Amino acid sequence: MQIWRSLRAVPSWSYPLALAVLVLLLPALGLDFAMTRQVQLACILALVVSGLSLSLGYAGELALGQAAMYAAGAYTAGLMSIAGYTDIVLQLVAAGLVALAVGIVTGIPGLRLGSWSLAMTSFFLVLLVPDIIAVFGETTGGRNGLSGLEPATLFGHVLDPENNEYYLVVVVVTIAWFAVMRNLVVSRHGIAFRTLKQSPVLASSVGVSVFRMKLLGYAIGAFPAGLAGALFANIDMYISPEAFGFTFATAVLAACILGGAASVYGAVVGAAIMQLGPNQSADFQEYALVFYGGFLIVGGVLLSGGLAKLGKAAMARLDRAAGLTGAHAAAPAAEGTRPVVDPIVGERLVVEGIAKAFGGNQALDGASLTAEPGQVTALIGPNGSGKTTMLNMICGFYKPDSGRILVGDNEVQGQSPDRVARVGVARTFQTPNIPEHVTVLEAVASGRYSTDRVSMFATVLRLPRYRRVRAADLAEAERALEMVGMSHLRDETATALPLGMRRLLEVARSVVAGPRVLLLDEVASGLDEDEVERLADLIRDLRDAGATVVLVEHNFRLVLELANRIVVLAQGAVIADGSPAEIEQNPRVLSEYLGVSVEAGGARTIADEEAAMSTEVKS
Ligand SMILES: Nc1ncnc2c1ncn2[C@@H]1O[C@H](COP(=O)(O)OP(=O)(O)OP(=O)(O)O)[C@@H](O)[C@H]1O
Repeated sequence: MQIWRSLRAVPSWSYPLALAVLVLLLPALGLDFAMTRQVQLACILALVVSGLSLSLGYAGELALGQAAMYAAGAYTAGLMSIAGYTDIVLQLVAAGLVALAVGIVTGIPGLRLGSWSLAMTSFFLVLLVPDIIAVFGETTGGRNGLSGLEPATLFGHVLDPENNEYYLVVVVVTIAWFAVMRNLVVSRHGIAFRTLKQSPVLASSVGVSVFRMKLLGYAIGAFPAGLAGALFANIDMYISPEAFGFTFATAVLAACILGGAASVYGAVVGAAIMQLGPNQSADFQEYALVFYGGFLIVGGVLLSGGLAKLGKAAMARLDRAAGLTGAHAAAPAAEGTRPVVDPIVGERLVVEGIAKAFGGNQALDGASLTAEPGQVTALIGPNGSGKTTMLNMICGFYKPDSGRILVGDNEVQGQSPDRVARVGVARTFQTPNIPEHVTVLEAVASGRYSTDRVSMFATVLRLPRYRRVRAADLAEAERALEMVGMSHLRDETATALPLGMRRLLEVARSVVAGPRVLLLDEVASGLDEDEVERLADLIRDLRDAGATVVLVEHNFRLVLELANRIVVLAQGAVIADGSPAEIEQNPRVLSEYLGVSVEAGGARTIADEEAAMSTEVKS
């Protein structure tokens, strides 16, 4: 275990760096020509697989079009070479951009149609590639292939395959792309991709545009396929249309599943195994499609998550055995050390007579409420009275049949959830909604997606703006975790936390954006007494900082403790709206909310009733 601890103490980036240096040095270490060619083909396959990983593993969209982008890149480079533009940098840029354009053009209709459409359109795109090449036969060489390419050059210098200069180009481009991809997937955009994959609802609630992000995942994934095509075209200086057919598309999918779709390193491992293993044998080529098909059926079931998942599970076991993971319990913050919540410019939330029916079920029937900045407005009511529907309507998940919703001066009814989030509305979910495979700190930081925007370009190149925003994201997430007493869990896997902790995590996630309107949906359920107290302190701090807080809650004591105003819903309509003291004694609320008749209850209040009920339960 000491060895494992020492290995874990080494910065994690040093391992891929060591591997990259080793691959660069392979020819110098005596690797023969045939094997260097295989390593180049493995790099090229890894580039294509990485594109599928981005789209399938991260953005959650099965899109098989990478083979078509690969062909687009190869023919772009090939035709440039024949036209005398042999510079490899020029070819790579052009091939990448052409592939990106193909990705965007084919992705838009596929994604607009929704559901499985992108999988289907990209699948047909791959089937069409040989025909498209044949139709433009005069330019592309048709089924005979494109020959007559000139050797690639770099700034005027001819890259000599004999002394492995072209090998170095292939490996350096692959390393550079994987560095870019890693930068992307560990950034807020990468977390947004994973969030999207798991739950488009959650992604849009933190300000991610689902359509735009899925398109980006698919289109960015096209770029490395284009690079791979350009690199491939210059290896043999001949392009055969057979290289881009359905068998290749299936090999890409198989390598992606084998390595693990949601892993940068999985793409490298899957491609390396596929290229350096079965692909080398001529016999295998004959039965390749049967093998890939069989693997996808069996491997897809037995190896979900791929080798990357097995590797991560083994590492987690070793970490636990070496005592490198912590316990899942909230640590009490030392008295008086709770971080101060920065001032928030809250917005007035006005809901005016909204109605919503699901089929024949009238979930909301002309309900209204007003929540003021710097106040907690509680929304209470029996199960099924329409509280969550009201929150979903404010957030843009449901379109009201009638009525208006105003956040400050912005009318938001009918707007998409990501737009509403960008207006400053943050929420928690009744069932905590947290993306898989992210740490607690990353999950909390993801709440800042629509704050301090930073482009993907700045992200992958780690430009100063990215660094500033990243530092702010982490600092705010750390502070929010401290507020909910979870700092010590920052590096744990978020989904592995118990229910109460996941609820607090959601509160922390919605706090980091400095929300103008904060919607909390039954956040106290599943929390122990200390956690409820901590939560109550935090809600008070947020209220005092200026936020508009809407609290949907069944814990009536907590409601009385925190609320400035209480709105009571029953069967989709507001039956009472007033101060806690007024609501507590309202006979209609007593009878509708707790089913207590005033005569029977006498002068009792709701809090008395709840106390009586909890005594009955305990006894
Ligand atoms: N997507 C939906 N499709 C159909 N019916 C729905 C949908 N969402 C809510 N409803 C119905 O609308 C009514 C109000 O549900 P809602 O979840 O808003 O109540 P609630 O007050 O939040 O209840 P709870 O306290 O149990 O969470 C219920 O009858 C519910 O079955």
